[in-house]
Amino acid sequence: MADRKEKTFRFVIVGGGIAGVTCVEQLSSQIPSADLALITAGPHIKAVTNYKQVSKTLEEFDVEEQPSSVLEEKFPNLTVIHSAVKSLDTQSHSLETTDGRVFGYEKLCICGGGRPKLLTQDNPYVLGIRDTDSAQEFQKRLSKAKRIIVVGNGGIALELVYEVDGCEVIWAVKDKAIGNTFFDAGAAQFLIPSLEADKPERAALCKRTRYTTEEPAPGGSQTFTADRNARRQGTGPTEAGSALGPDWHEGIVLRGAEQGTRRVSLEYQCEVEQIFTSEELLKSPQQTLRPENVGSWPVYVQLTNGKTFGCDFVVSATGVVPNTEPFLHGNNFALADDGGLQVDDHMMTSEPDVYAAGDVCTACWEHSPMWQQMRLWTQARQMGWYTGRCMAAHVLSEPIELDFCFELFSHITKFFNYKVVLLGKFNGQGLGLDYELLIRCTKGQEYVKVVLSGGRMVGAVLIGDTDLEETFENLILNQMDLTRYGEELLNPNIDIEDYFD
Ligand SMILES: Cc1cc2nc3c(=O)[nH]c(=O)nc-3n(C[C@H](O)[C@H](O)[C@H](O)COP(=O)(O)OP(=O)(O)OC[C@H]3O[C@@H](n4cnc5c(N)ncnc54)[C@H](O)[C@@H]3O)c2cc1C
Ligand SMILES: NC(=O)C1=CN([C@@H]2O[C@H](COP(=O)(O)OP(=O)(O)OC[C@H]3O[C@@H](n4cnc5c(N)ncnc54)[C@H](O)[C@@H]3O)[C@@H](O)[C@H]2O)C=CC1
Repeated sequence: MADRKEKTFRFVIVGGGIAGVTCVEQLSSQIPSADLALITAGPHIKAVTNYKQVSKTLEEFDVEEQPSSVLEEKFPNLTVIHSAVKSLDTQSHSLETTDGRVFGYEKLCICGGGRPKLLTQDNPYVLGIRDTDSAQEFQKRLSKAKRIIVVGNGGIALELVYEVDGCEVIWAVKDKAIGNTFFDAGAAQFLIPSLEADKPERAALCKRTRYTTEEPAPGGSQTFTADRNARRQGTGPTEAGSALGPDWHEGIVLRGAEQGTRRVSLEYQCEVEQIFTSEELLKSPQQTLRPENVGSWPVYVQLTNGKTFGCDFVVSATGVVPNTEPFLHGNNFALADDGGLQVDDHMMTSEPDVYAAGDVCTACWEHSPMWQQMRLWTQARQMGWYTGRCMAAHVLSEPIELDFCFELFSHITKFFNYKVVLLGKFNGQGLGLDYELLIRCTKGQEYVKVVLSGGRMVGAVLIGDTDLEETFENLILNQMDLTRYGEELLNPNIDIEDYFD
């Protein structure tokens, strides 16, 4: 490959997502004269716009798809190559693209992102959602669908079950409560009423220092519907009364074939056992469907709780796998258990002069006690930015220290139309049983959870407009001993900001 090099760039970045684009921007601003190339498979790049630093570590921004010319106009030394990398030879410092061209690099950063970890490959009835194309495909298929099955309990599933209208949704989760990647059973219970739109509920303040939640029995189910006249079904716990329905017209409109009705049925603590076509189902001796239902759906899903549901298609919202394949053959990359390229505290992989950032990599340095990696826009931006700085520092022989953004995990997002802020060890991750929780919950308004370890705040979940993020961030960062404040910490009648001034 080495002798076929069309050109050698000082820096090559692979991937036009948030991580790659931010890395390009940072490198270009650190070394404006450097000759650099961005190799990306798609025609567009992802740009961060309206960036706002909300507090020391919390940040908010929009993500926009833009033509790559915008980036080239901004950075005259940048060449954008629209092709996918087919192979990499780290020894000769060169890579080959699918259109047969070979490029050399002095320093390379791999920002190839991830792809949906599908329940099954090559089944036309199982969709994953990742990019604009897959989202459009989903929208198109949904417009003709009467029932879909959503499998998974993370970010995508939470968004979908809330947004999809005009189509019955069966939501299969393997846990005891919804949204396990982002919060616990208490927060799940706070959010669940949002699945039942248009039922006004009086806000009642309740302050709890511990929570207990009735958990659905294994394989239990719950049904939530936006239709006031619909019957409640199911064997799991039901929510007495429910919050005002969320604004369905905000954001993307995801509408099925049956206008006007929305129904989400939850199947807890189960996974997918098998996926059949109607013909396969008829031949299956274990099928548990009533005969009149067989054959009326194109695909059937048998769950581990013994139930089988027919549907128009299945959404596999079951996480991501790092896109490492084109880079591995013939090289000696150390991979993490989750399949990501291992990177050290300078974002360097185990191969010389090769860095990685964003969803494709796994942070393998010794983490700060309050930080963990999650595959999110925020971290893709932070890693891209920091990698750009590391690459520049290394060629300029300047020292560089791990950026402050890796001190504290922080994420702002929106679920079920509530603002959600996650800080530090928000679910007590890695703390074993060595922590206590303080919880304040106002039904339909806010859910505040604080994780304390040894009397110090180590994490928090803030749902709703709590306005507590900055104060809590400071309390986590300064590790003040909060023992003497006890439950007063969450007393809604105390202005906590004044308290700690
Ligand atoms: C539906 C959905 C909703 C999400 N919502 C949120 C959210 O609300 N908040 C949040 O923080 N995060 C969210 N995320 C996660 C977030 O989008 C990702 O963590 C982030 O975009 C990762 O950025 P990246 O640059 O590492 O990878 P990507 O954005 O995946 O970019 C990878 C790039 O690499 C290119 N590429 C891949 N392979 C090659 C190759 N061989 N050669 C050349 N180019 C290649 C691709 O074309 C692409 O341009 C969401 C994800 C999904 C799928
Ligand atoms: N608002 C936000 O911050 C959002 C973030 N995202 C991010 O986008 C990426 C993709 O999202 P998701 O696919 O939702 O991934 P995810 O990692 O958030 O959640 C995956 C879920 O699937 C479950 N799961 C895994 N394998 C399974 C199986 N075989 N059967 C049943 N369940 C299984 C896991 O327990 C987990 O609940 C993630 O990195 C996520 O963090 C996505 C949407 C919104």
